[in-house]
Amino acid sequence: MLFHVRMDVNIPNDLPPAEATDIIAREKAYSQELQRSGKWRHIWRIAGAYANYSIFDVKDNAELHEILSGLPLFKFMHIEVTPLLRHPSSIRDDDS
Ligand SMILES: O=C(O)CC1=CCC(=O)O1
Repeated sequence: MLFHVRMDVNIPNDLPPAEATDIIAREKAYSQELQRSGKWRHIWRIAGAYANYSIFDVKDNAELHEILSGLPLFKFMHIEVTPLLRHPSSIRDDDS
């Protein structure tokens, strides 16, 4: 199943800088491992915001929830999820 996900990050100003640096590094490693696995298909920065649009390709809602709630930045994020399905007018022969 494909999902469009918007993640807005809001790291509190009073978080110690070393802790913020560590969480951001772990977030990058976590994200890149999932990208290599094919489950995190796209990640795009939203211009002008500490936010991204991502596309996930996962088995079901439960797997998406497990992935998102495992994000090191999860507690500092607002996340919006939109389930996607193939459009009947799409000319692609796959869901790429
Ligand atoms: O910087 C972001 O948009 C938050 C984020 C999600 C995965 C990642 O590497 O950074």
